[in-house]
Amino acid sequence: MSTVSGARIRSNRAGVTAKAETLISALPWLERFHGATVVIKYGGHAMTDEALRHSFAEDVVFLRYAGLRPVIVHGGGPQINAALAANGIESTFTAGLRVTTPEAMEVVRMVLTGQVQRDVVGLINRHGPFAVGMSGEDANLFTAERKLALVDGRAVDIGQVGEIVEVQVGAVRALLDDGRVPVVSSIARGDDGEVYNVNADTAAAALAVALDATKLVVLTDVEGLYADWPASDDVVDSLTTDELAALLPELSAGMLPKMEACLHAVRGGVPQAHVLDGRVLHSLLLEIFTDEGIGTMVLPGHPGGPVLEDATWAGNGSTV
Ligand SMILES: Nc1ncnc2c1ncn2[C@@H]1O[C@H](COP(=O)(O)OP(=O)(O)O)[C@@H](O)[C@H]1O
Ligand SMILES: CC(=O)N[C@@H](CCC(=O)OP(=O)(O)O)C(=O)O
Repeated sequence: MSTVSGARIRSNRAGVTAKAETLISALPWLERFHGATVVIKYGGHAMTDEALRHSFAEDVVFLRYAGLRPVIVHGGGPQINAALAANGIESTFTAGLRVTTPEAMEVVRMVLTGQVQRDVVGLINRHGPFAVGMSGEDANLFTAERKLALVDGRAVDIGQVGEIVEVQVGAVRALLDDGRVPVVSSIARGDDGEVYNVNADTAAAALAVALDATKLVVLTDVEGLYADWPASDDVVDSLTTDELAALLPELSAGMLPKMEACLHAVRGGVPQAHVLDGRVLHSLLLEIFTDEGIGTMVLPGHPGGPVLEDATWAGNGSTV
């Protein structure tokens, strides 16, 4: 046998060993998260690049085959913006929430449940036949009341924007027990007969609390929470709920509902919430199965301490 072919065999062996080591290094996490429910918020900005969309879908299917119970709550802000613009409907945001007129609500509902949710379901099912779409209206998953935004201490009307007051998780649990991956749109019904537009970060947190999830993961288009945005891009590695609560009044734009969602999820009993960079290939797998330490992690301020009393998160106790 020649030296050249011998060298090739040796280097292949080294490659195979490295692959086996990579697989084995995931063992502690596979043990820890087997059977765990993980709620993943898939942001509208994280779903624009084709390679990243497939990497997301592969990660979700991988999690499912690895024995976790992933639940997706999808966003669609940029897709709604495009549809509103195409229909000549103006749109503005107040405190990170879309001011939603009845005319805009029709477009929001159509885009989220009829377009984005279908896309996400189709994407996942190309890699494994698990995804089933649901609107928050289905089986009364989300019940909401009209939400007012706080601007400089004043309550401001922002239209048909909902604050979730009840979560009935029966249908989601049934899908999970059947081995499915629920893909949920953040639309809610109201007892008043209205349909409400709920921020998808907020909806994901309410669902994570109601499902007693092990983790909430929020995928977005930045590396995590920037400490001094936009002046610097230093990412906050981890912070407690108490530290986050103190920081909230300083946060702006899209990060405000995201970090509020992480705060409420962890205060509502979810052990960890993460904001991850959806622009990194396989960021979900890296977060769950390695100690890469990507993104920003929120942990309880007082482990074992009291849970925040907040009517918005009543979903915690009102499960079916
Ligand atoms: N402190 C901050 N750290 C990181 N991003 C911030 C911060 N404050 C505001 N942002 C903005 O929030 C955006 C993420 O929110 P959003 O656009 O709603 O994303 P998504 O569609 O993923 O929900 C970032 O792209 C960034 O422009
Ligand atoms: C009330 C409110 O703001 N609702 C959001 C719902 C979609 C969403 O949250 O999408 P992203 O996660 O991609 O931002 C909206 O209308 O844009």
